[in-house]
Amino acid sequence: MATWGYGNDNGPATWVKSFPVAAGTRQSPIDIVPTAAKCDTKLTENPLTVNYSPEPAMELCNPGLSVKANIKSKSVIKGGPLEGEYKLEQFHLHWGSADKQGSEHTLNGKMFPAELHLVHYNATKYSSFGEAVDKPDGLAVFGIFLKISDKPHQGLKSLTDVLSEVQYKDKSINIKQEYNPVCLLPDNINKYWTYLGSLTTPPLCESVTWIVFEEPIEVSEDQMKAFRALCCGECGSAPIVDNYRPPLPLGNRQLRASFQ
Ligand SMILES: CCCCCCc1ccc(S(N)(=O)=O)cc1
Ligand SMILES: [Zn+2]
Repeated sequence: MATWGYGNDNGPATWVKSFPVAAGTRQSPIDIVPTAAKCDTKLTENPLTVNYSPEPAMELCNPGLSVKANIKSKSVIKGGPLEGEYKLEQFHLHWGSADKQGSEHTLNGKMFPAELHLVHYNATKYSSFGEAVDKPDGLAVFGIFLKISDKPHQGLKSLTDVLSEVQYKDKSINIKQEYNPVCLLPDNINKYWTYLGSLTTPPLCESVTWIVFEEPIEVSEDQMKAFRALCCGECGSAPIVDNYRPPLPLGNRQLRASFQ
């Protein structure tokens, strides 16, 4: 059984063979067209709130197709489009082989160099991520665009400075200094788009309330190079790049905006 990936023989166009939901009606990512979004005052009346805690020894790992940080502390979000409290499980990124591509969601057809995903599960209704992952109200994922600037992103620097230690598949380390993931959020989290979608990788479960922030975070070209130096396998294997799924049709879904 060939494992899924992003190559010609196992990439997004082939996933439907093993994961038929890939052809479903609430798949992600999508192209975000702000003029097509409906401004919903219910989102502003009930502001999105983030209560993240410092993670003492955050585990950073290379599962082979991205880089992922696993969260143990009680970091939760609520409000906005969400009912109940959602607990942060992990965060990871998707990026390109060049700055012209890499993000999964696009903005008026434009790709960003990378996109950060903070993955939460509905801790009010479900007892674990594994139980929540395939439920229609199981997950909430923050999508944050990355754009290039001449200054490195300080919050990401604690990670990009040590990526060489998880260069190969199945490597993992613990970040010594305590790390609060709140440092990864853009300054303004009151401006976002939200819609009902899915995981963007197999098993592609249609269980995600997506919250994509309008404000990107800024990273340096050197930090992008650090992501692109990660390897899919052991020493000598291909670099992890272009690990993004292209957008799927919005179909009958409503894209809502928290702002005018
Ligand atoms: C039964 C185990 C399922 C693990 C699913 C792991 C996963 C989490 C988030 C995303 S993403 N890119 O939509 O944020 C994709 C996959
Ligand atoms: Zn993702």
